Amino acid sequence: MNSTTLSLPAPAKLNLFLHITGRRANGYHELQTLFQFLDYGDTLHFSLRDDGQLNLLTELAGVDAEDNLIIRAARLLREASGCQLGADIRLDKILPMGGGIGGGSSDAATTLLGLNQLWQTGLSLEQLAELGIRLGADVPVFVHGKAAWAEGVGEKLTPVELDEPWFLVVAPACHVSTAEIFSDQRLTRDTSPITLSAFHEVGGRNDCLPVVTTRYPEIRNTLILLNKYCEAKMTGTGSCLFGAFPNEREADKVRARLPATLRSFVARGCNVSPLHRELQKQA
Ligand SMILES: C[C@@](CO)(OP(=O)(O)O)[C@H](O)COP(=O)(O)OP(=O)(O)OC[C@H]1O[C@@H](n2ccc(N)nc2=O)[C@H](O)[C@@H]1O
Ligand SMILES: Nc1ncnc2c1ncn2[C@@H]1O[C@H](COP(=O)(O)OP(=O)(O)O)[C@@H](O)[C@H]1O
Repeated sequence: MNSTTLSLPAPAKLNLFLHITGRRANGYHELQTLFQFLDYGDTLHFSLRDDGQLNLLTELAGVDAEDNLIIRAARLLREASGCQLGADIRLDKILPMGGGIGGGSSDAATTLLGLNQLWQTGLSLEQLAELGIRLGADVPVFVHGKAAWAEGVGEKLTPVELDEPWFLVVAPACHVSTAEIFSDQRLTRDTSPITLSAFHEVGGRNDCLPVVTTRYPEIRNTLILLNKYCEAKMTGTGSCLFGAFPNEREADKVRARLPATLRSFVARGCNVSPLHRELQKQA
């Protein structure tokens, strides 16, 4: 690989639990959550242009190129750094959209880190995370690349070392809008804050689950199905559900029992993002 092209992963994340502890005056919610990455995700291919043009060469159904978080992240980095360079960007999209596994946010973070390298703009991870939060509450954790205990709206991050089990992730065929769930009157918004050690002792839940399963019967039915084989949880505001397994074989065995029409995959949980592992390999 030469210095004018770069291919990088944009991994998925899971919220191992998600508590809503309050609501800010601007409508955003105070959360407590644990983020872990999956060794599974999209891939972005960057190619340097010296004429300043920014082109996303891959179309994403239902998303205009200018609204795509990849182009928005690239423009933000260019403004913040004063860089005059451009890029052609291709996206191999495999992550379900609106699934609570952070595909859009991860694509944005990979763009920030990838172009920061390709354009040699020299911003620190801290500076890139500050840009990232303007694109979405989930972007900073992907920029920093470490499994984390998160508070605030998801931006106050404390790195944590977690077990790295294998996960079976199931994606019911519905797209859940984060904004729609957070604006539902019935959402629990007053869970008492807990500590990380309390989570390790008694676990946590996903406060969005009751609202999501009421609004989406398909997610409720898939949860009932998955619960027959493992302790099924939901990530973020859904739609994806997951269960943890000690090894790949056990996860694959359950996957094989699910209806073939149900989209699913098996992936390893990672405390270091595959994006950061790849960048380190190339350094
Ligand atoms: C809930 C979480 C948990 O990881 O994940 P997802 O299910 O979306 O993946 C995130 O906090 C989502 O992050 P992200 O998907 O980046 O959300 P954003 O684009 O910032 O916000 C979308 C909308 O959700 C609401 N929102 C989001 C985050 C938050 N802490 N409080 C909110 O009320 C706001 O109405 C906002 O307009
Ligand atoms: N590169 C991108 N990949 C996925 N979604 C994107 C992207 N850019 C913009 N979006 C928009 O962001 C929404 C949320 O996407 P995604 O991150 O996949 O879901 P979630 O926040 O539930 O994890 C999509 O429905 C889409 O409208």
